[in-house]
Amino acid sequence: MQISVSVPEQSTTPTALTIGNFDGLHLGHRAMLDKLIAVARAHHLPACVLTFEPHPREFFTPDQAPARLTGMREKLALLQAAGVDHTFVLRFGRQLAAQTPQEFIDRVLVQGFGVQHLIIGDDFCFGRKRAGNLATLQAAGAAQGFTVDAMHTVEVDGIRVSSSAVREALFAGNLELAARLLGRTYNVAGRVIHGDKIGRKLGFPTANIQFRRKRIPLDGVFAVTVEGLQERPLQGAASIGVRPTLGYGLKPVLEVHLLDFSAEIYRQHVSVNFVHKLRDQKKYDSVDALKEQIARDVDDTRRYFAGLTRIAANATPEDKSA
Ligand SMILES: Cc1cc2nc3c(=O)[nH]c(=O)nc-3n(C[C@H](O)[C@H](O)[C@H](O)COP(=O)(O)O)c2cc1C
Ligand SMILES: Nc1ncnc2c1ncn2[C@@H]1O[C@H](COP(=O)(O)OP(=O)(O)O)[C@@H](O)[C@H]1O
Repeated sequence: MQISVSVPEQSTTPTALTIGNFDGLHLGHRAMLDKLIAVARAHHLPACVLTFEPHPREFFTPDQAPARLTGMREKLALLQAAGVDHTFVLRFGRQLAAQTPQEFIDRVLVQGFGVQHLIIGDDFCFGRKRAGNLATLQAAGAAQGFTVDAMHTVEVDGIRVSSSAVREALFAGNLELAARLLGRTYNVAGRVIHGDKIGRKLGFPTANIQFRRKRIPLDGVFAVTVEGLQERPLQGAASIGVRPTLGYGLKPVLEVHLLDFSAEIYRQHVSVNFVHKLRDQKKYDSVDALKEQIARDVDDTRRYFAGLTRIAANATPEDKSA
């Protein structure tokens, strides 16, 4: 997949295009990308995605913008895996925010992208004061010679799939629902860095994972799987939060104790999949009390994964192939 940080002044090739923030790349986004790619292939056009950085909400109201589900790197990797040919990451600032809907259509969509087929969500708004919408684009498409397809709402268990629905599920500790909305287990990737070396003294060494995002949309203690170290994912008990007992400042830290594992893994790049929430973070009166609790968390993690294995073993062959 090609990545560009600006849109050409004058396009040289016509395109099939979709526009959005794609935070989390959930099932709704994926359905939209499938549609984009089908249209692009059918017309022998490159499948292009236009996305913005920072997220417009981070530009307009930085204090109120929600924590992102996926960082930029993860988002680009997921777009590539979905089969997108070219992603344009456009800087969102005053200049872009000031364009009227018609200016955005003329300069960006028609001149810049040579758009032939446009696919957007049915609630998409754009341009100064968010004045442009699906109807604006459909009228422009009819007059200026491009088709506009609106993506209908995708639902799971009667819930409209959206980045905010995923955020709410994570916040509520319902990792299973978040996974159904995302179409994959929620994960955070990063490098293993040095911590304070207290973990090994407690009897539970914990790999500290550095993530690039300022904020992360979940907090607590989780049963996780970790990819990137061995061929098969490893199981672990993870803690994410500000570690109130040992008290190390305000930035949340992600730490994983890997079950039945002993090796030095500093600097390795890993991906942590949050499978199930065990509990919230707590402040303990003593280091011994924390140590006992971590031992219980490790037991709970084992029990949780053993339960999953039992369910899988009892599943009918049809369930297994699903
Ligand atoms: C499964 C698990 C649960 C944890 N739960 C808490 C908690 O509830 N409260 C807390 O203050 N720290 C908790 N911690 C983090 C420890 O305070 C401590 O930071 C860590 O184990 C050692 O840190 P180090 O890797 O920097 O040496 C937890 C750690 C693990 C592995
Ligand atoms: N079972 C394990 N789970 C996590 N890390 C482990 C494990 N066994 C060994 N390690 C190693 O120990 C380190 C964590 O030990 P710890 O004392 O908590 O140090 P730090 O404070 O630097 O994280 C990990 O980064 C990893 O290199």
